[in-house]
Amino acid sequence: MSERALAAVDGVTRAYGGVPVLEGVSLSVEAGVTAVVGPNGSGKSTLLGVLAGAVEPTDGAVRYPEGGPRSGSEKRVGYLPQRVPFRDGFTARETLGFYAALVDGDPDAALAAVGLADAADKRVEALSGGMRRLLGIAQATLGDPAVVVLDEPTSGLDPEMRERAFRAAARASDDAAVVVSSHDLDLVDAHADAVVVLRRGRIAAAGPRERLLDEHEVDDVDGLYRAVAGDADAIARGDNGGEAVHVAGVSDR
Ligand SMILES: Nc1ncnc2c1ncn2[C@@H]1O[C@H](COP(=O)(O)OP(=O)(O)OP(=O)(O)O)[C@@H](O)[C@H]1O
Repeated sequence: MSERALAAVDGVTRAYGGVPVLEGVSLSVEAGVTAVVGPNGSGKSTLLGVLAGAVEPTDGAVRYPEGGPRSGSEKRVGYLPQRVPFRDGFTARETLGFYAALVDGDPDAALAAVGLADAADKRVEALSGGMRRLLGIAQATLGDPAVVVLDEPTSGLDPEMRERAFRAAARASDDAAVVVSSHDLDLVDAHADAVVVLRRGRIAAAGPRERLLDEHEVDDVDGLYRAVAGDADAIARGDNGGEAVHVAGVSDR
């Protein structure tokens, strides 16, 4: 693991009912935006859950060199799961205020960072699905955690909101490792410093985005995805699968 890694998964396998959905995945992430892409069911949410400390690996481990999610009172890992169960009856500001009090964060700054300042006094049940997603991103980044894990932050958002969600993720990534799963390959292209392509629970490719595009002789992440996620032979050959893959962040741009 590199000295700059903020989180690392080592040889992680996760199985449900004896069926592995992640197999021998090793990865370390640094400051910057790391996008995890792959077909439906390839294990993205499971990997992000492991990174966030919310999913227990069946085998292997996740490590946080600067302290894990439960180290003292400081929040080290922020997590936006695929479904966020915000409680009805509270406004956006009150909702964030609850989390902010736990981690000494600023709810108004967090709302402004995702473009929700004008919606601060709206009750969460009155927010659109997209706005709830943005509120979830604000919640995950409260308290400036070193690792921010966002599971499909753009799902259900219109194009403008998608862009806004990725901008918010990028803004949080100066000192933090922001790990984002997404099917929006054009936004991944525009905002990700590093890319991880998962296929059938294994890493098909991982590394700084520019380097991967060069190595695979493709123009964009869509081309990379087609080259490695659509190529069954890549997995059969074990390209990167199971090996320790170091994912560099902004410092390698
Ligand atoms: N709690 C669970 N119990 C049983 N199987 C599960 C559970 N969570 C995930 N799986 C299975 O693990 C596999 C990977 O799921 P995961 O949600 O990690 O994939 P994904 O790449 O995030 O998919 P999507 O793009 O559709 O969100 C799927 O086959 C899924 O059905």
